Parts: sequence; C-alpha cells; structure tokens
Amino acid sequence: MTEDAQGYGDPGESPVSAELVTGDGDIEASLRPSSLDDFIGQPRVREQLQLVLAGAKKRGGTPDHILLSGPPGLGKTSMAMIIATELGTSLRLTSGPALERAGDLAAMLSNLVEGDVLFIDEIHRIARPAEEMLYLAMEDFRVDVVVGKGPGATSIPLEVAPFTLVGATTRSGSLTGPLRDRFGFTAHMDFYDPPELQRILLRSAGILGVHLGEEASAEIAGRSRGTPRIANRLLRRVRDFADVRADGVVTRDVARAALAVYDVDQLGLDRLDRAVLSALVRSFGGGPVGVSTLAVAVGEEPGTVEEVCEPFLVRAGLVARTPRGRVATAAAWEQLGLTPPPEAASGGIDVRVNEPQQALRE
Ligand SMILES: Nc1ncnc2c1ncn2[C@@H]1O[C@H](COP(=O)(O)OP(=O)(O)OP(=O)(O)O)[C@@H](O)[C@H]1O
Ligand SMILES: [Mg+2]
Repeated sequence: MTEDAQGYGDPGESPVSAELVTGDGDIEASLRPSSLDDFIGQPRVREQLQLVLAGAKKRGGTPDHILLSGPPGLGKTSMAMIIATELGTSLRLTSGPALERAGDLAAMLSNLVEGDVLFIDEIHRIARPAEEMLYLAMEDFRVDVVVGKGPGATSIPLEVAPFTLVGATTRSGSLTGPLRDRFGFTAHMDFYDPPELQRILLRSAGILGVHLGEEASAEIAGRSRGTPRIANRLLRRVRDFADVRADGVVTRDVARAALAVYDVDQLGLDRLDRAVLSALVRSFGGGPVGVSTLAVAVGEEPGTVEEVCEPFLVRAGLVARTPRGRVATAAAWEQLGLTPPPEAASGGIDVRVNEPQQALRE
C-alpha cells in the first residue's frame, strides 16, 4: 500500500457511497416517506403499485407478491413500509441472510396474521432450504415442516395465513427463476433525476429543520448520484458546516464550500473516483487498460475499483467498458480540464434524462 492509497480512506465510508453506513440509521427512519403520495419520484412504480394495492383492496383480498428491485438507497425499504401502511396491515421484517435455516422461515410464517406484509430484504441472499419452503408458502399459503432426521423424519403440513410477500433486492439477476416467477409484480426502481432529488432534499430539510435555499438544494441534488440516500447524507454534512462555520442557513455558497471540504465534486465524484479517472487519462492516455492495472495505479484493490468506483463512472458517461479494457470518454478528459484526443469515445451523456426530450422533438 502506498501512502496515497491510505489517503482515500475506506470507500464504504465515502460521503457518496450508496450503501447504508454507520450513522445513517436513525436519521433515515425519520426521513422515510410514509405514504405513496409522500413518495417523491418513481412515477411509474408508484402508479403501478397504486393499482396493485387498490385492486386488491377493492376485491377484499391480499395483493400479489411484490418484488422491489434496484440499486442501494433508492427507496426499496421505504416502499415496502409504505405498502403495509397503504394496506392498513402490519409489516413483518426479515432479511435473506437471517433466514439461514428453513426453520427460521417457518417460525416467521406461522406467526403471520391474515393480510400481513412479510418483507424480506436482500432476498437474493436467502439460503436454499428456506427458499424452497418459501415457494410453497407463496403459492399455496402452506409449508411442510420436516420433523426429525433420516428415515424417521416426518413432514407436517402447516397452514399459513394469506399474506403478501414483499422482497427487495439489489441484484434481481441473482434471484433463481422459480423464486422470481412467484412474484406477481416487479417494481424496478430507477435513479432519480436532479429535480426529484431537489424535492426530496427540500422535504428532508423541512423535517430536520434545516434552512435550505432553492439554489443550494440544486447544488446538492446535482452531486447526489441520482440516489436519495446520498442526497440526505450530503444534506446532513452541509448542515454541520452551516451550523459551525456559517449562521446555520444553507445558501449555495455554503453548500459548495461544505461539499469541497468533503471532497465531493460537481458530478458527485469523490477522491478515489477522481484518482481512477486521472490515472486512466493521465497515466494510460485514456486507455484501454485493464481494471487491475488501473487499481495498482491508484493503490486500491481491483474489486474496490470495479465495484465501488466503476459503476458510477460508467453511468456518468466518463468511462466505457470495452473488451480490451477501460476507456476514458471525451467527457472524462473534459472533466479533468484536458482536450480529448480525436479518437476518444463520445459517451458523457445521461441517456435516461435526455431520451424523453428527444422523443418529443421527433
Ligand atoms: N422517493 C423518496 N422520497 C423521499 N425519501 C426517499 C425516497 N426514496 C428514498 N428516500 C430516502 O432515502 C433513504 C434510503 O432509502 P431506503 O432505505 O428505502 O433505500 P433502499 O433501496 O432500501 O436501500 P438498500 O438497498 O441499501 O436497502 C431513506 O432515508 C429514505 O428516507
Ligand atoms: Mg433497504
């Protein structure tokens, strides 16, 4: 490890990490939207869910099982809680890793009351025996509990009260086919655009009692990587700065100064992201270069570069993955204040945001 490398700190603790980190917990709970109307963004998912829930209510039954899929910090847990609230039932919460043995799940299922929402977070990490038990429970609202071992083992059928399973996953691709097929509805959560993040920030500021100006909210929204969790975290860092070094009011300049202290740039890149980008452009002429070579250049583990930095650099259109290695796009050169060589890949455009406008013009 070089000294430089230590300077980046633990990537999981970066202010722009999308993962839940120490200190997020209690605050996040207080910032969760509590109804579908309160939930900002994801208009398609909200409309679809509204129909699923209203349909079930009208028929007086339980809704289909629901899978919420999408990257960390976009509101899956919040949405699961909203589903239970909207149905007027209670939420029983567990997670894939907690369901190690089938017995763990059987205990959970036998305690359900009719209409309950069973929320299994990180459902892709559920152990195989529990998963197989879940198939039957989802389909027929019963489970077979095996008692004893070997030839003397008997299987006792157990009724389960009709319930709605809500599963959340950041990796819907790792779900087995049979499990995925048993969900009647899958909601794909997508990254938020800056105006939506701005509304989320203004709402959070209201709850936390932070004086957040319109321009300041735009400044923070632009650096939040499309992720409400990051937006809310940056808001808290900016609030600290405003309370300690200013008069508590978050203006655009206060937000900028605060985010500079935390090394979060205009695009929401942190120090390690910028180091990777700089190595790619300055040391390797823009690539192509292999991810492990790139990792050595910044003194980080290849896994960290690949899983922590790269996804956002690619999404932001700064880096392209090619069969020959990683390549800097023209936007990456420009981001570093350099003139891109003519052969640099274009990229650099957030296709998702631009698409609808494009369609309107045609
Ligand atoms: N649409 C939204 N409106 C307002 N706040 C939101 C919204 N979506 C998420 N948040 C906030 O972002 C934070 C993270 O949301 P949540 O915990 O639901 O994400 P998640 O998708 O479950 O993440 P993970 O994959 O890490 O479990 C919460 O504090 C929540 O209040
Ligand atoms: Mg969650």
